[in-house]
Amino acid sequence: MKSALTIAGSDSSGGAGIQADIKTMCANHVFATSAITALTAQNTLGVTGIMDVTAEFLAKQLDAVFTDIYPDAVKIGMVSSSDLIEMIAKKLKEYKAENIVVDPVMVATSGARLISEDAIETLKKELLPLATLITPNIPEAEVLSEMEITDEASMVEAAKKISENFGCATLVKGGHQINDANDLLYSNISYVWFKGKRINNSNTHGTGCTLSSAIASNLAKGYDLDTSVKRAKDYISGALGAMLDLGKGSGPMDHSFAIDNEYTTEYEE
Ligand SMILES: Nc1ncnc2c1ncn2[C@@H]1O[C@H](COP(=O)(O)OP(=O)(O)OP(=O)(O)O)[C@@H](O)[C@H]1O
Ligand SMILES: Cc1ncc(COP(=O)(O)O)c(N)n1
Repeated sequence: MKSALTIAGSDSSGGAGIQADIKTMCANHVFATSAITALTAQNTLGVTGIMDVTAEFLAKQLDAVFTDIYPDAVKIGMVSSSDLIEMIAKKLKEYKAENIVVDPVMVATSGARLISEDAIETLKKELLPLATLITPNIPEAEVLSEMEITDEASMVEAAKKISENFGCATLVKGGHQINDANDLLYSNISYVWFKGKRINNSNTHGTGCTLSSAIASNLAKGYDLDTSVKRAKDYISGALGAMLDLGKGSGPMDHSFAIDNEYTTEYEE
């Protein structure tokens, strides 16, 4: 069985972070291992506390996983401080990790800031150059490309800039668009649109975590990047389309029906 490692924060409400990653990997038939960067106290309404682990303890978790169940892919989510980012970069290099998907988590759907300002600079310098794929949403892509995104043409321009700057593929996610949910993959100087029908479900807590973990799962299974993104987009559409409605705010998705829903995403080159 293939395995994927998630390096991310814990979400006590189970919709995002490590919990979403493990559910996604399991539903995609990949064994999930984890290294936790922080505990968060949060629910569907917001984040009420964050407690980071130390860089030394994160290193211990990474050593334990890499020396035993070596991952076929790695997904990185919430990492709030520079010293944790530096430790992850050091360990990924030490263990020659492959198929690295970085979701540059900056702000939760509920509005809480999940990364410090100086850590964004460390992320750009140390971690993004190691990535196979970066998966920013539109506000994150604006920060990484240092440009405003207002339409599909500027999504392409920003993705190209990010890919060139960090030497990796970039998927700019369109969940923050008004009418569509179209994601743009830029890799090897060409791009593909993954056209998704917008699902009328306001329970989108953890969509970014879920998508990046589904991509990592598919890379772990040996699919190429385009196919991994397409299968992940089908998965997220299935999880959203199951229309789970839990909690008082933006609730989590249903992973148990995500694959059964059999959504199909259109490709457009
Ligand atoms: N209402 C929706 N209908 C269909 N797909 C959606 C919807 N909302 C988000 N998505 C999809 O979910 C994935 C995550 O996109 P999004 O832009 O929401 O990321 P994000 O903001 O990082 O997520 P998060 O909510 O975890 O912060 C993308 O594939 C996007 O197209
Ligand atoms: C531990 C953790 N990691 C990531 C997110 C982002 O997910 P979302 O933007 O859907 O809240 C989160 N809320 N919590």
